[in-house]
Amino acid sequence: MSIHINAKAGDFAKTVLMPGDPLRAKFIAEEFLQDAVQVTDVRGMLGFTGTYNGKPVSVMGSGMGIPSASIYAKELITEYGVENIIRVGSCGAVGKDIKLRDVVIGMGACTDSNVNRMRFRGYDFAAIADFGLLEKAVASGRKLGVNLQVGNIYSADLFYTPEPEMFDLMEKLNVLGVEMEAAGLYGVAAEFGAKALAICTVSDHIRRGEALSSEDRQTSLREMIQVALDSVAG
Ligand SMILES: O=P(O)(O)O[C@H]1O[C@H](CO)[C@@H](O)[C@H]1O
Ligand SMILES: O=c1cc[nH]c(=O)[nH]1
Repeated sequence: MSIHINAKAGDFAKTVLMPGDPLRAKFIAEEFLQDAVQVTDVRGMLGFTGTYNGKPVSVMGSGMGIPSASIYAKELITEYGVENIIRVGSCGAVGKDIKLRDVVIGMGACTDSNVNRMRFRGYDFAAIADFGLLEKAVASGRKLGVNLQVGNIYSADLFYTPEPEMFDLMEKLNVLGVEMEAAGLYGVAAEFGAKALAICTVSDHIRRGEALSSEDRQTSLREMIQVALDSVAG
């Protein structure tokens, strides 16, 4: 057991899919994994391990925001020997060419969080995805015919931002999606020697005021989950 996870040693697979929402973790375990068993429930942050195409895979919620996600990612890596963490999240978008339901893969993650500067003596650490995981996810998305966008994303500390003018800059600099965990996850992976990737479904378009219904959200998240699972155990 670790401080925030009450699974036993060996309960987690080497690869963990990590949505923000613990109930999305449950949905993935029930709908996509075979023989899934719940392995942790501290604070309701549910985690499960099962198989996909006969290969062991785990899924666990991260909670919202870099501080929460960093705790779980760090403990999974250092206490449970997890090697690959793939965030399967939702994000907002600002770009004209991005549509609801597009699947955005975060090759890099900008942030207003200070966590990676804390790790890097105040300098700018480039928070990037593991190239091998990225390559496999792109290949799996292409094979499935999913509308993929690959590039920079932005991990915000504040969902309700006091700086909406940042959205203009993000559009200008071609930031594809706004979410709240990827830059922290990439920093944790670098610090503790694991591999990480963030994949997000566009759930709302900030400029156009569009948002997926809960039903749409469910269906389009399926595509992203399939991309993630096929890329690690296809
Ligand atoms: O849908 P998830 O994975 O939680 O991701 C996004 O949704 C939450 C905000 O509503 C934040 O965690 C953000 O990153
Ligand atoms: O963090 C998030 C998630 C979805 N949409 C946003 O605008 N931000």
